[in-house]
Amino acid sequence: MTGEVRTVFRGGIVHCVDASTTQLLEDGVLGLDQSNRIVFVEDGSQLALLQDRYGFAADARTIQLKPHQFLMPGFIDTHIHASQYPNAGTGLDMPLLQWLETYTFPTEAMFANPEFAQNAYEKVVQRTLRSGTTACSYFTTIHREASTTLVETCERLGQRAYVGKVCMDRNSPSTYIEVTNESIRETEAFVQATLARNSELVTPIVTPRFVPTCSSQLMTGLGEVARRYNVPIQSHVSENAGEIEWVRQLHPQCSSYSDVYDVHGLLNSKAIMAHGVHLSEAEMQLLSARKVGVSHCPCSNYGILSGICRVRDLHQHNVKVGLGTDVSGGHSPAMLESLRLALIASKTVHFQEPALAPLRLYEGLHLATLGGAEVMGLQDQIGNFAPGKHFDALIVDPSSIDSPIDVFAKDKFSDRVEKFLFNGDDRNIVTVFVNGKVVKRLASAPALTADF
Ligand SMILES: Nc1nc2[nH]cnc2c(=O)[nH]1
Ligand SMILES: [Zn+2]
Repeated sequence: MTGEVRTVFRGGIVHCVDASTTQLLEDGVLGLDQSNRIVFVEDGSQLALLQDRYGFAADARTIQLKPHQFLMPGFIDTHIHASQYPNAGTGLDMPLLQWLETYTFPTEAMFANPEFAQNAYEKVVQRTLRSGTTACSYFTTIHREASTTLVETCERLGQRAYVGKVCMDRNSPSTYIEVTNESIRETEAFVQATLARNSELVTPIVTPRFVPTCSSQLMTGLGEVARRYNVPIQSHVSENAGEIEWVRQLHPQCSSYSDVYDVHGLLNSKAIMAHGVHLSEAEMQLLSARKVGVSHCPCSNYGILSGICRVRDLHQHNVKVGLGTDVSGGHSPAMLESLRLALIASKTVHFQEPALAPLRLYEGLHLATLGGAEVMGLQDQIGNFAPGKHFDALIVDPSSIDSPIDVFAKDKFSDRVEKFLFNGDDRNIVTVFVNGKVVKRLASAPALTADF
């Protein structure tokens, strides 16, 4: 239920109504109630009618966007390793298993140091907010204390997040490994403590790293923790050929990589599985039956030589798909880069399999917003501007100071939106809202009243 309208934005509006419908309003109005829930999105010409229909508060404020500016939902990054941000843009010269040992595990081990963790987590949350990511599903490291630092950082800086303490008890370096029971106990303690904060923004997520580093006993224990506290689960699946072969050797009795998670009780409607590059027909059917969401991470799939996820095929199997940056397998913390590479990746798939049509631009936008919300199970809360949802949003200005985009007189509203999605960057994201509060703002943002 929404209440009386307290705030009205007027200007361009773009958001995905569903997987195949995008609403583009060159002169739109969006109303928020006193708790910053969305009440309506309509054409600006309807304003007087809306005032009658919804009853605006006597002190309702109208915020007029500048010419060319538009509102869109914030990006949702369904898979990012906050602890790998110090490595972002480096070390993309080897495939997954070597890359983990050479670059990733040594850096993650450094999060035993609280100051290192504090500095890295401050930077990754600031950077992702700056690039328009209003919600993230984060992996941290095996360290509970540092994981709690990320929880605090997201709350303080105002980002919506799932935060997962990483679990790994086998096939890991001696300096970066846990004892099975300790890993389960620490996860339970982290989940309890994070839930006890009653945070509006942060939720704990149970995080077995991937099958090769998690024993059967650990996976089973983590599945039980997730069920006991009704919290989500995240991991990696069928990312890379060498990894898949290793999983087959570790679990010869299982019919597939996905089946390993299934027999350990880790596949359900709250599970997010990253990559799914090499899923078989049977695995796609299993993920669909269990209502598991897949996080497509194209930057990473190219970067560490994994292959290309067949998103259209997943959709045809009714599997939910969102986008992830997978920093630092993915080089960029910006979801705009993931969106662009998702479009390119879908064209590469199409070259190989002409029956799988490339993703259209607005399907890419759907993956980066509403699709991500579905994968995180937050489709009733965020992802578009449907009435009742939280206002997690961006004001985008294609003509901002230092804009990397040139706008021409011939450009329609839809052209300006497309130019931002293909050629825009942080310089165009002039205001970022999470839960109706301003969490980032550039000089060319429209004037807002003090209580935002
Ligand atoms: N891309 C990626 N895949 C993984 N599989 C297990 N750990 C990782 C990781 O850190 N990154
Ligand atoms: Zn990952």
